[in-house]
Amino acid sequence: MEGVDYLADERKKTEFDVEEMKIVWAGSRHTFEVSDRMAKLVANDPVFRKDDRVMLARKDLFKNTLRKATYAWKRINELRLSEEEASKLRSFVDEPAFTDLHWGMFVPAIKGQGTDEQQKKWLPLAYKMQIIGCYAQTELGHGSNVQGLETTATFDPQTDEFVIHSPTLTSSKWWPGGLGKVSTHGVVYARLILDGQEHGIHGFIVQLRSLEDHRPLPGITVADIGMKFGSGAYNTMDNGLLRFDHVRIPRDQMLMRVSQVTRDGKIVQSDVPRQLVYGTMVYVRQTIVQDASIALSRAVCIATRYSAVRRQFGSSNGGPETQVIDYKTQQSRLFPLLASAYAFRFVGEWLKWLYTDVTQRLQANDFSTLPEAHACTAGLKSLTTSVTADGIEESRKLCGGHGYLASSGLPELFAVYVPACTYEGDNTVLMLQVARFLMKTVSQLGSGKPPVGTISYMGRIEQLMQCRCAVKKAGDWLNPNAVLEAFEARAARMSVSCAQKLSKFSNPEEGFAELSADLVEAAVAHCQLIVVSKFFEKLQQDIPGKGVKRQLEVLCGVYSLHLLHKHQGDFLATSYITPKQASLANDQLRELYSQVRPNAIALVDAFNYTDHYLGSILGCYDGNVYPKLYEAAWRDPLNDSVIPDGYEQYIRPLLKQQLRVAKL
Ligand SMILES: CCCCCCCCCCCCCCCCCC(=O)SCCNC(=O)CCNC(=O)[C@H](O)C(C)(C)COP(=O)(O)OP(=O)(O)OC[C@H]1O[C@@H](n2cnc3c(N)ncnc32)[C@H](O)[C@@H]1OP(=O)(O)O
Ligand SMILES: Cc1cc2nc3c(=O)[nH]c(=O)nc-3n(C[C@H](O)[C@H](O)[C@H](O)COP(=O)(O)OP(=O)(O)OC[C@H]3O[C@@H](n4cnc5c(N)ncnc54)[C@H](O)[C@@H]3O)c2cc1C
Repeated sequence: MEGVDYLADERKKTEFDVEEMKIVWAGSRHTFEVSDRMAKLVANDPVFRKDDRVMLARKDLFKNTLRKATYAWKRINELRLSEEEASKLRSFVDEPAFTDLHWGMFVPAIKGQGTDEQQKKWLPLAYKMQIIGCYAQTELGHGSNVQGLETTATFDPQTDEFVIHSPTLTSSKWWPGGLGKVSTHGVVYARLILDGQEHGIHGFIVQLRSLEDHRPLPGITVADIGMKFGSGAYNTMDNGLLRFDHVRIPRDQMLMRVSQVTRDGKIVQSDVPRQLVYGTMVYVRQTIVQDASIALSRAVCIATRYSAVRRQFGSSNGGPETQVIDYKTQQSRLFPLLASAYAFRFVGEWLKWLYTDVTQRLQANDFSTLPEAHACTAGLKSLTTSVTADGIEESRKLCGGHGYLASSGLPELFAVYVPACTYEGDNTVLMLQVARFLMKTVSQLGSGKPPVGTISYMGRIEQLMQCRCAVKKAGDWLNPNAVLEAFEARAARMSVSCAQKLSKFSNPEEGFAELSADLVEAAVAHCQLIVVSKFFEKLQQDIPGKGVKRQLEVLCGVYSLHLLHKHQGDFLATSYITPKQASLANDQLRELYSQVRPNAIALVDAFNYTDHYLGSILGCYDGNVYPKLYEAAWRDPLNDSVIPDGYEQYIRPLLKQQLRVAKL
């Protein structure tokens, strides 16, 4: 029935102020208001319809994305939206497009690596979208190994130009989003060659297509790399290939904040560390952590609402069957994901602060926090995207058979999201970067330079190597200090154990390669500690609203204790807890699930997602799932006719033939 809220009974059980939780989730009242306004603007505009996306063939899909992106830009200008509003609007359009790379990587690369003069020249054009840019780093032969890129940029002192060239097939740029069909320009990463000498990888602004007729400029070969995983999904994006045949660009199109090439072809290093060439990746990785909480919360919102609607078994005396959300197994799979969505939200908020802080320091020539910022962004990107990708798939399973329908929204969400485990750095490669940072930290302990920031716990290494867990009853696991010490001791002991094993190798690089699987586990333990500790820090803030803080405490408990349960092998093997204490943690976790249960629907309502953004019949706000599923089935093009196309050609002859066989 129209207008009936099938989840109303669930919403009546809520024990906290949902409106205040919406503010906590959004980060501030201001952010909430902007998000709410932009989400509704998109949801109420038929141009942004997306329920037909999975049915479209590639060319139609791509044209549809161009239409939406151009229309979004028109609305942004007509409504004179601020940068914040425009970015929210684009995210609620919810369709990967060339604009993601233009605003998300091309512009930040120029801002981070361009000189003031270069920024003055290129940014106004990019801001007005008079040029459209991509980030062309990865090649057919190399993605993770950036130093292995083969594209060359050779300086020609005669003409004061760089010659950009693709010397081999494997040096073809491969993957850049927006490159395939749209971008007019790219920040292209290439090996700098001056007077026959190599000087490492640098970024260059290269025009790719004519601004008059969009044709590739002379010497440039460019195309789309083809269909990707899933229907709809990331196929709205024109990931591209690109080859250069001795393409000439002026010298001042090398991004020169980190190093400059002079008129006579000499390289001059500025005070800025070389690693800043990788700066755009640090920026994007922190935005990916923020996006992880969004993608995971969408999946969890769908699975939670549907789990409250869906009933299976357990009817007594003809009464209703059990809501599947009441099964403890369903809760033990769903509620940790719900808690993870909140945990990632808060760690993302903190990481944004860390990034802003490091950027300000860099501007003041203080580079001291760059290694930690790199380790945190790399590690948290890796951790949160892995959990989110797995969490979306788990949410699909939590919805049973209907989760497999495209109209559940989950298959497409998974297909769009899963490359996040690969792009912006393969998750294992990034965890190995964290491991390097940890091993360096351990090797410097006792050198008189106390570790700071997220690694400061290593400063208490002696205590952390010896302490034992003091938990005696399940409720003791609610004490933040008990939980924090457990995660610190586990992370510290795993790092020290790796460092001790490493020290036995005469060649440290050989040792690092041999022990890399253990090193990744130590890095994961360190990153989980960061997430847990940032959740506790959040709880120390003043959080208004009836029952809001209490709910967050419960979620923080679920987040940390489910990790403790899942990784109890680590905690036991490092001898910090006993099997009895592990079992008590699990008892407490079950108790916490019971506390989440009455609030589960309200906790996902607090995400404030419109039905348009969720794009899921199973997750719709009113829970009226079955009639909507039934109606959606009839909208499938296959149901346009009762007798399918192909009946005369294939089915009828088949049936006739079977008839003859039967007669024999
Ligand atoms: C249902 C619909 C839903 C709709 C949703 C709609 C929205 C969806 C849209 C999503 C859009 C997302 C777009 C995605 C774009 C992806 C773009 C890319 O992938 S772009 C391509 C991304 N590509 C990648 O990510 C490539 C990954 N590979 C790499 O980053 C590097 O090659 C490496 C780090 C692995 C090795 O580096 P290498 O130099 O070979 O070797 P070393 O290890 O020896 O390191 C040397 C020193 O440098 C230090 N350091 C390193 N990095 C950094 C840093 N960033 N900073 C600072 N420092 C850093 C390091 O610590 C060390 O220091 P020290 O010890 O000497 O003190
Ligand atoms: C959807 C999508 C969009 C993208 N957009 C862009 C873009 O806009 N611009 C751009 O430049 N690039 C883009 N990329 C490319 C992306 O950044 C790379 O694919 C990514 O960095 C991984 O590199 P790779 O493909 O070389 O993986 P590989 O390094 O070849 O990884 C293959 C396997 O080897 C393992 N491995 C590699 N090195 C090591 C090691 N040292 N130790 C242990 N294991 C290792 C990995 O863990 C992985 O299992 C995009 C990719 C995708 C999928």
